[in-house]
Amino acid sequence: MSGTLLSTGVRYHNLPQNYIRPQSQRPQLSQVVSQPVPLIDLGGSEDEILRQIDEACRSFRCFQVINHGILPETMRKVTEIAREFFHLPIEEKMKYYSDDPLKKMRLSTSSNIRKEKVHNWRDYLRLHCHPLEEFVNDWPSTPSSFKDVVSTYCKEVRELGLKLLGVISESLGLEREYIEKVLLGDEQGQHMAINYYPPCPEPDLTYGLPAHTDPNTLTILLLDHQVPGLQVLKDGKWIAVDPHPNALTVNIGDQLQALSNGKYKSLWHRAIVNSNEERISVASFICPANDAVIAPAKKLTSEETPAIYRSFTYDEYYRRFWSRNLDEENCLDLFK
Ligand SMILES: O=C(O)CCC(=O)C(=O)O
Ligand SMILES: [Fe+2]
Repeated sequence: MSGTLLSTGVRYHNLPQNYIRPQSQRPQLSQVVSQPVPLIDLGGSEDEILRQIDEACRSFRCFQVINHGILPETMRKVTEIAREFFHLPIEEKMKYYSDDPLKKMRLSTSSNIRKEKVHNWRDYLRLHCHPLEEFVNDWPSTPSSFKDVVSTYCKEVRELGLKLLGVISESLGLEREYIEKVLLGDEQGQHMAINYYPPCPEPDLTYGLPAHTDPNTLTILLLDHQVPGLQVLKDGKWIAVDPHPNALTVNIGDQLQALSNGKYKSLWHRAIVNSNEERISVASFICPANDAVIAPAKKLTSEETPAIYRSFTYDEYYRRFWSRNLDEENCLDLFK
């Protein structure tokens, strides 16, 4: 079974039936609120950064960072190369197509086309990015600068991700190296999803991505500040994210929720689509090493707050995650 890519250049006038959500599962866009997502200046004092990250992780489960060390030019180039890729002729793109979620480089559509009943208005290119030398040769060779541009960004984003994990470790009251050690340091994986959401004829009836939490540790999102679409759940309400230009948005994933024994929770988020403009987002997923053993940190458990989750390897978690449909129950609930 093969899904149909949406990025064909053909403009749809009606939403095909298999993208239409039942009434009760639609995005209800009129109920979405706007509220600024915390913006943290990584050029500030360490104490202040630690305090702000702790506060944001508890209340919002996500935050934006500026002065993060990645040049605006690098970010712009990644978005542009992504746009060029999705504008390639369909025959060229189909060389990279696969429905197999465990493949290390693939172009696909929707989310988990083999499992889901209703599709999502998204195409995506998924890449494994670390260790780079192991994967980069298999990445798309068109556009010709794709490998160069995306590799540069991946390396820089990894540095940022690992630095943030150090700060988060401390903000949880653990040693700075605690998370890095548990996740097995340099063996930690890194994946990327380059998401392409074409204009959608009936954005009220479907999603780019339905509500989900990310299965990994930390996600760093490069968002288009001119075409919004990311929404995050806070206190039962969906908030439309209005990204600060040049900022990157950082989300807590399931592994941080497990590791912190629920002190920090993974972010429920979704992508909505619009009828006028294509939208691109680039998600970098920092993941534990496959054989890393994840369990609530001892220091964060006590008689009053016993471990909520059993221990598991990331490999086990990741397989379980992809054996489901994206909008089923939270995968972490299966590891209690
Ligand atoms: O497109 C977005 O804003 C969100 C993407 C996302 O959540 C994902 O790729 O997991
Ligand atoms: Fe996500």
